[in-house]
Amino acid sequence: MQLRFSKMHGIGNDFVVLDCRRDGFALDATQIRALGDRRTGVGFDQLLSVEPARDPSCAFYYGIWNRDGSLSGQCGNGVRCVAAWLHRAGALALGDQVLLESPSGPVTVCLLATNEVAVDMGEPVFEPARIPFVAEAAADRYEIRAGDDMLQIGAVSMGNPHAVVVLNDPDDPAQMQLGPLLSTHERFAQGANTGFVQQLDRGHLRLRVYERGAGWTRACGTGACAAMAVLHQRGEVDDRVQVELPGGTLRIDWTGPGHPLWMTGPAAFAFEGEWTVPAPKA
Ligand SMILES: N[C@H](CCC[C@H](N)C(=O)O)C(=O)O
Repeated sequence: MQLRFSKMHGIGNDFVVLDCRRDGFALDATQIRALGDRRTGVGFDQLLSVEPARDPSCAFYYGIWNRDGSLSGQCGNGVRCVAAWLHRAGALALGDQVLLESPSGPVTVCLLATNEVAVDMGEPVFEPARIPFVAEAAADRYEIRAGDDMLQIGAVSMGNPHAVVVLNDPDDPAQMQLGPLLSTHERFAQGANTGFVQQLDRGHLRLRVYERGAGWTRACGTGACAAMAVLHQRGEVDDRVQVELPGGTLRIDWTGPGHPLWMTGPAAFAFEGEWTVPAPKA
């Protein structure tokens, strides 16, 4: 079987996008991993499906899978790519604001230009049980055991779980071990995407993210939202922050609790292709 796909990226966080508007999504975890293999398949950080909405108030649904075949609830760079993909498909006009349905609920997207998208990512969730993260009460810092050391982290959900670690030295080699360690830490029952953030000033952050199910990425949209939200909650950043990631920069706007958080950034097409779905093993 041949499967047509679009390869896209949001500042280097890369995606395979499948048009599942007519026939739905039908790949199993083994096939997703095969498609995600960068040598024998196509390769992606996340696979995105565009499907009919289940919620009648939304225009379309998008599904999200990591390279290892696991599910995710949200993808910030991915939703911008879905919006640009829908625009190219004639289903979303420039300047339109529409609701798209993610696995974790509706988000509003606004196409500012063919390759620039703003997204209302909803309100950051700090309540531990809803991240989910094991803690007695919500706090803006938690002490957590990482190997032999104790570490301070922030924890937040943007529709998916995030751990945020403030680092003074962006090249601190400790993050190489801490990324995988925190992403599978027992206090995050569903794992976590782990961001290492350096604060340049009240409006500029530098961030690297080790993603749950995908490893180190050039960028993570929800990770940028999470880093901004955690530092905003601590009173350390202003309401508008530029987040520099290895692959480029995102703008995050948030005025605080009770308000949605907006993420703005680019979305790009790389190429179109056709992948041969491997036959199931007998
Ligand atoms: N790259 C995505 C996040 C993927 C999150 C995924 N790794 C998870 O398991 O939640 C972003 O731009 O927000």
